[in-house]
Amino acid sequence: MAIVIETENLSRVYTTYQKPEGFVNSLRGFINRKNISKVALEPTTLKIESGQIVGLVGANGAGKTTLLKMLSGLVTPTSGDAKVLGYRPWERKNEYLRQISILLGQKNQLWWDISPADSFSLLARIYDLDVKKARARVDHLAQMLHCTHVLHTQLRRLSLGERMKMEIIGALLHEPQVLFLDEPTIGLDIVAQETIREFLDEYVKEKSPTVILTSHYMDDIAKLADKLLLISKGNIVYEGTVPDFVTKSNAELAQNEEVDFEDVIRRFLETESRIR
Ligand SMILES: Nc1ncnc2c1ncn2[C@@H]1O[C@H](COP(=O)(O)OP(=O)(O)OP(=O)(O)O)[C@@H](O)[C@H]1O
Repeated sequence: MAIVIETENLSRVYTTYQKPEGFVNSLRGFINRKNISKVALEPTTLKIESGQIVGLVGANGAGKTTLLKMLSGLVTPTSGDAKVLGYRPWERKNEYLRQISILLGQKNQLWWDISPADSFSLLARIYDLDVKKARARVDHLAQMLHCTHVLHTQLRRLSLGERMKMEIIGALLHEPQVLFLDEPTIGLDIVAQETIREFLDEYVKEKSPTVILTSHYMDDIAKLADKLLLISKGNIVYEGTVPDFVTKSNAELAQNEEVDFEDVIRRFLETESRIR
């Protein structure tokens, strides 16, 4: 299988400044600014094959979004290198951007004040898609996601779950080869989570994109991911399949104990929070 995503010691450090309390101290802070560095991603070397769904799992603040943002070209690395489909993402070449998509579950990317159908027409123009084909594609995706009835309602009037489905359609309209999905089921009820999960499963079978998916819901990862990347404080600490990870974790436990994927991850996160 071809390697689609490759990183070599890719890292990112954010520099922010500590804002002192109170108005006078804030003014002083302009002159005497204290900068703090935060390592969001330690040097990371990865290879991801074409058509794989990779589940990226870790505690809040572990570095998942930072990695996705670098791979999609939204953030420049501090050091190291990466190639996605042969392109350096942060160079933001148009040929690259046409072949990828990033969905940030915590942010709206479609236009707030118009209907999703109008947003999709604008996106079709931006991506220079055939209008008829783009419309047929929207209808097909909306049917798969059971949300045809809200296509012509202003985005701001939709529920969180309906909005997420619209964001997914927007992200897939140009048929990206590489898809970065950052928490596509966040905050949704279990039925909506399942609908999106089943949709992604079906979509990936149909189009075979390479996907990196982050989620705090282990069902998403267990049901969709071919490969698990476990990240702890900016370091990838496990790379392999979900079943191998569970088997390995069980082998380390006492003989009369047996845990499933969700239990293993819960224990991992509990340990993380104790040693933070
Ligand atoms: N723009 C920024 N400026 C400063 N620090 C940042 C910035 N973006 C992220 N960070 C810090 O980098 C670390 C990693 O953040 P990141 O958003 O990648 O984590 P995450 O694993 O996606 O977390 P979550 O599951 O909560 O979304 C965190 O400590 C965060 O506070």
